[in-house]
Amino acid sequence: MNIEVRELADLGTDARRAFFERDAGVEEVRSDVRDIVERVRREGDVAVREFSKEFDGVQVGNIDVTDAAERAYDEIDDDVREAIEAAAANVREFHETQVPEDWREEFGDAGTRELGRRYRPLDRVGVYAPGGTAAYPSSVLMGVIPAKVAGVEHVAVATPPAEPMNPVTLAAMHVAGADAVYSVGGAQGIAALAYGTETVKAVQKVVGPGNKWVTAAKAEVRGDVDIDFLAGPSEVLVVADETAEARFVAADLVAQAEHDPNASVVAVTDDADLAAEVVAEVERQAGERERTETIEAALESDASGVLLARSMSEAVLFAEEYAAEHLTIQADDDEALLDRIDSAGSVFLGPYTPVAAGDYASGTNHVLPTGGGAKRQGGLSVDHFVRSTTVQRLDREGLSELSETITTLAEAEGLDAHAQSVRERFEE
Ligand SMILES: NC(=O)c1ccc[n+]([C@@H]2O[C@H](COP(=O)([O-])OP(=O)(O)OC[C@H]3O[C@@H](n4cnc5c(N)ncnc54)[C@H](O)[C@@H]3O)[C@@H](O)[C@H]2O)c1
Ligand SMILES: N[C@H](CO)Cc1c[nH]c[nH+]1
Ligand SMILES: [Zn+2]
Repeated sequence: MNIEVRELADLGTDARRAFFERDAGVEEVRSDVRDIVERVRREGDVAVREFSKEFDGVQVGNIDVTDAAERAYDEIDDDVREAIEAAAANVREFHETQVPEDWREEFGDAGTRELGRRYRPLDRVGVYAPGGTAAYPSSVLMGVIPAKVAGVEHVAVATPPAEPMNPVTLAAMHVAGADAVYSVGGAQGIAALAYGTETVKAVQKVVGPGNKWVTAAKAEVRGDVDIDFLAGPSEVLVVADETAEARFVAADLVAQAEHDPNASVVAVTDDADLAAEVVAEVERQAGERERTETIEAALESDASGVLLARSMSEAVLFAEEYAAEHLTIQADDDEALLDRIDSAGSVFLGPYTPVAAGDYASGTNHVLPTGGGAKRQGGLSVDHFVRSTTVQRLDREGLSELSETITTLAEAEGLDAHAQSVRERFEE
């Protein structure tokens, strides 16, 4: 692997585009994924079984493996069970702060105009829990717990089949409170949740992260079913100044790189010495990890690199444009830098806040928008599992106060029945 420090100011148009328009390979699989989704929609379980054989190498027996979750909980090692419980407790506690409360308030001067909002959970949601090249019990917690905290009655999880199924992932489903568990992964898993099959019940909304096939499938079904957002191959952007520890910066880059060859990992700093040290550390650490091949593939992508800015202001402008899934700031005045960056999925401040803390256990959600989606939205939260309804009640004076405004606007729109629906109430 040969990584070089690149100067931000010297990046050409194509190089900049590779950073800012990164799609992690999703576009190149869109048409294959369209076919997979269509076949699952038409052929149900038959197609699910065929794709599981083709892409996961598993001849699936039962697609519904809900019963296996409770058994797995009893079977796994005590220390792993305790770690799942501890992480789940923190995730639950943080997400409980997000539960919105119904409210009504009085508006207006003359009479009463009572307005408010009411929140109700969705009825049926589907959570995708990845599990291709690694197991993701943590993603089970991140998807199922907010849905349950929101009050969703039926939370189904789809995860790739394996023989046997990963017991830790299954145990996490039990801890999180999943109501149904299906062994189907990839694009076929997303399609099964979205459209239903003989075994899988269709849901109202599909959430959760995954690789390029999963992400392309979520883009495909969006429109027929609600989704959270595109949460594809992982990304991290580290913004660092001369006070940063190169080992820590490199460790965060290498950690996210181990997820997927399509992961994007970037460090940007105004300190040339730090940049050179980070490169050396990344090369050293990558070689020492178990998933070296995946890490190196991610680091060699055009959307990854160590960048040298002329100033921290230039680094901050880059970070805003990049809109990273994970933004880590390792700098003297991290809060001042953060103040100037609006777009990021989740932010990690200071040397002792590795991205892995949020990935597993601090309590924040690790299902986050990738590919610049953080310009438009934040990560998975209780909000994704509730619908809001506005409620209003006007008394006679309240309506009288508004009647002139309503009738004038209704007539301006040429909708006199609207105007009359107000006048009617004041005529004898
Ligand atoms: N953005 C986020 O919030 C977030 C969170 C956690 C994980 N992730 C990402 O989730 C992903 C997990 O990836 P993974 O691969 O380990 O698991 P995965 O479950 O996402 O994908 C595995 C599935 O991919 C499908 N697949 C594999 N090769 C295929 C092919 N050639 N054609 C069609 N389908 C194929 C298979 O059906 C398999 O079941 C990583 O990219 C990771 O970075 C993202
Ligand atoms: N970093 C991932 C989100 O991009 C989440 C994760 C799960 N396990 C480890 N990490
Ligand atoms: Zn991670």
